[in-house]
Amino acid sequence: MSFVTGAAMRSLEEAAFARGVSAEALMDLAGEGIAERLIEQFSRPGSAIGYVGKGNNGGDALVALRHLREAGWRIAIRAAFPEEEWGELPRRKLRDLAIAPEIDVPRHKGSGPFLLLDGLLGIGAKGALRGPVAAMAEEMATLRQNHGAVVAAMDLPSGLDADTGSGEAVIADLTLPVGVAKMGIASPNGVLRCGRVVLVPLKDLPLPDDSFLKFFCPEAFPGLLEPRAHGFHKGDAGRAGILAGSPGMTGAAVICTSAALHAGAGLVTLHVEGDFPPHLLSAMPPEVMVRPSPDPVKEAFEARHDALVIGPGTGHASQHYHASLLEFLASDERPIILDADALNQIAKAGRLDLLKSNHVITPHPGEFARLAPELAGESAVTACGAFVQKHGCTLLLKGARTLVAKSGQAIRFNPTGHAGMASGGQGDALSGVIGTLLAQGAESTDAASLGAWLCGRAGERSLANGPIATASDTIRHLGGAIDDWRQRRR
Ligand SMILES: NC(=O)C1=CN([C@@H]2O[C@H](COP(=O)(O)OP(=O)(O)OC[C@H]3O[C@@H](n4cnc5c(N)ncnc54)[C@H](OP(=O)(O)O)[C@@H]3O)[C@@H](O)[C@H]2O)[C@@H](O)CC1
Ligand SMILES: [K+]
Repeated sequence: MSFVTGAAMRSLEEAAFARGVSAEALMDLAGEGIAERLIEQFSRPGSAIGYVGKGNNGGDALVALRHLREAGWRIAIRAAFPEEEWGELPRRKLRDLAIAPEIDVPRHKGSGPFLLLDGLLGIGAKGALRGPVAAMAEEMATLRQNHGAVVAAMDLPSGLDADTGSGEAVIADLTLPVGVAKMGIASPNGVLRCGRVVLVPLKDLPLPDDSFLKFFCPEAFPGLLEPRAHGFHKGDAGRAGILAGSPGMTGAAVICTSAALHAGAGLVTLHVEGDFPPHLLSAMPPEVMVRPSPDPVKEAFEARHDALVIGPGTGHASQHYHASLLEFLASDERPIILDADALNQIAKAGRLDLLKSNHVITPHPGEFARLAPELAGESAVTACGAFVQKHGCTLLLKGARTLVAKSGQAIRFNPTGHAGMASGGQGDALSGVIGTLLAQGAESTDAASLGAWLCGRAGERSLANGPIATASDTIRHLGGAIDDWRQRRR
């Protein structure tokens, strides 16, 4: 699904009106969808305060509040303007709610999450936040900073320009674009202000599919990760061969292989140089076959694996290991994911010519800078596009928002995940998951973007237990993330 400008969004709405759909019906669907997605994000009800401006963005928040109340949430409203100044639709939605806006700053009473619905401004925002809207945005920021409130933006964080993503907008923890994601969300400022992004599809609006940048979500990629047929056997689930871990960095191997298993691999084999430390063998999932060898690279490439994962924690392997890796890479046609130290070796040897269409590379910004120093200073989207024009591989560039690119295809933007996942080991888990998807036969950009979506969503599920999600938390929640993907397809 493409990202759209504010004007393109208005045209989509106009087309729906011309087909007889009313603005009120769209708002009702938007508010209901927002509430549904919010309920999914929290394990139990709490307090929800709707911050409303005078436009339709506030109407979305009021409809969502009504549905949250039905689901057991305590609700209240804070209004930037007296009701007489509101538009006709939000006024109607206030009447449906039958409560009056609060005069004072709300306090979180009772248990559960303290949720603020940012319905001050949507695609109607122009320029810097002004007057009472700016004051309400400030109030939300204080409650978020000092009182543990979580801000959920209706459509866009208020004040974010829908097209350029510029503006000192509200900082949200979660943004729920209505119908289609707006371009500004993918901009560098948008990424910093939107938090995680959960699309609210509207059945009366088509999902446009024509831009160079795509929003990656289950609703727009329904063919991926289909449920298994009853006759499915472990051969269908893929054999993943993993070259990970080296002296002092063996934990990466544990994480990567566990993630591969929890993503559903039929067989996972770990190839390591020398002996695997006995104390870590006990941490290894018993399902993993560990193959220590003086020449693990050769063994991994010669084994009948459907896909290979290479690089997590291999930085302290021998020179022979690294040299033979480059040699085998040149001739093997299997799907291969190259991560971390494998990428550093390629960069160090200046062998980017080895990167081919059967490779998925997953650098973080530091590793990417070593691979492509000439792209320093470019935006992530521009840098991805330029890199894959030169190299045939699939590129997954990690960052506050992960991007996936391949020559000749639109760049994909992954909306899941959060800052609490910024810790060592998450990349090792991601490469294990992508390795499994590749071993199961997924096309390389699908495997990479689905891997990023699933790991991000698993980290979101872990938020029920606190703001930090370790790689082990991500792995634990992978099954739930797979369920979420399947349930959101339409
Ligand atoms: N259309 C539809 O069918 C559907 C729309 N939907 C929803 O509606 C949203 C769009 O609604 P909208 O067009 O009413 O505009 P909206 O963003 O609420 O605000 C406009 C108001 O903001 C004000 N204002 C502007 N800039 C400002 C600033 N910097 N600082 C302060 N104030 C500022 C401006 O006031 P003015 O400057 O004109 O006095 C104006 O009154 C859309 O994002 C989606 O959420 C969904 O329900 C689906 C159906
Ligand atoms: K908003």
